[in-house]
Amino acid sequence: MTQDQCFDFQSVLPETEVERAIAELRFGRPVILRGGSRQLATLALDCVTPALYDRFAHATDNRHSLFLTRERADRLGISAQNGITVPLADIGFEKASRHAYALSGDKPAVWAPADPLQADASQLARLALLLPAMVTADIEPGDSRFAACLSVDPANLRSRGAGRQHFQQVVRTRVPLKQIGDADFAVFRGGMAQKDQIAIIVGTPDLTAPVPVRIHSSCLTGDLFGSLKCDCGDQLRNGLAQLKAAGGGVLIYLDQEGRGTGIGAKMRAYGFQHQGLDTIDADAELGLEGDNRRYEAAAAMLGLLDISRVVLHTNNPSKVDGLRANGIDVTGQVRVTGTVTADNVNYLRTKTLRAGHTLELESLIAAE
Ligand SMILES: Nc1nc2c(ncn2[C@@H]2O[C@H](COP(=O)(O)OP(=O)(O)OP(=O)(O)O)[C@@H](O)[C@H]2O)c(=O)[nH]1
Ligand SMILES: [Zn+2]
Repeated sequence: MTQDQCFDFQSVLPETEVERAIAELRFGRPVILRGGSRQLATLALDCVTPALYDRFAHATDNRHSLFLTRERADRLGISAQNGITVPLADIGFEKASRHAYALSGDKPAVWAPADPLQADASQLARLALLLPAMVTADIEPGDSRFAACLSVDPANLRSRGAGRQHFQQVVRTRVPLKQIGDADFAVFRGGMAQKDQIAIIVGTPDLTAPVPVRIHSSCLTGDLFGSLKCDCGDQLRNGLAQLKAAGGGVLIYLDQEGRGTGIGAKMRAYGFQHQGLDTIDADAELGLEGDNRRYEAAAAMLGLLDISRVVLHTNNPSKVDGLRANGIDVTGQVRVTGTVTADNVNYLRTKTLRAGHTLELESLIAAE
């Protein structure tokens, strides 16, 4: 984003339009998607109260429908590549919610393949860290009942605008860490919602050689509270220790709770896991894909630290691919393990068997 674009107060940048739409959706207000001659009003069911649901039904003369993703449709026993749409005229809030999120939910009696504009609406919900079940309705251009609603061009959802890649270092300062010693915390601001993300520089890495780097996705439960359901807290601390042992490196701590689904979705998924589902099926039950993380921010932050070649400390092949796709040369990979427990063994097994992580789980179990 150039300074000129920042100082243009007469037009709205594509990424700003999307940011505003996210805020409206999270507030439980309809957003209009402009699709050629069509206008699609949409609400994220995740943010809807029964009263709001009824008001939307009234404002759309009961012509509203429910969009469910391919993953959710699949869990309901319906195969549909681009998701499905369910007419809601005779369906109240409770039943719609059961179609959208309930474990072993009711298969809808009537459905049709979804159209691309509805899938775009669910993309907006994903960016907003909301579940991708959408209440949608085609409305007439100029319908006064939606006059105060924000509209968004769906092309702006797909474009990774320059502004979204734009990060700036805000501050870098020393923090002494238990067992690690002095580390520098560099704070970067940018990306979606101009959030603050951090890089922790351990020791003094040699920038002329590939730099040891760990990209760690935030896990509030594991990193902070010592949850036994995953090994994230161990991996965070072991990862830092590995960087120190390697003579210095960088840990990028990304705001990607729940593999990019958000803490709300992760806790809902935990509820399903308590009923016996594995992590991937639990996410699919909520309409989510296996992994929702992106690595543009990590690559941008590494770039600002003058790092273009890295040895990545991870077991996750999609992190390697994600960094490479964003121009970082990954010259090697080092495993980062935690402790296997009765509570996290299924989580680790799913990572190995269904997400291709390079974990030698059986030897880890034997080592315990
Ligand atoms: N959706 C979902 N996310 C989870 C669950 N358990 C942990 N997570 C998230 O999974 C992510 C794990 O992050 P990382 O440890 O950086 O990544 P990883 O994919 O395990 O790969 P490496 O640790 O680098 O090998 C965090 O964002 C956690 O919040 C779960 O049951 N469901
Ligand atoms: Zn975790």
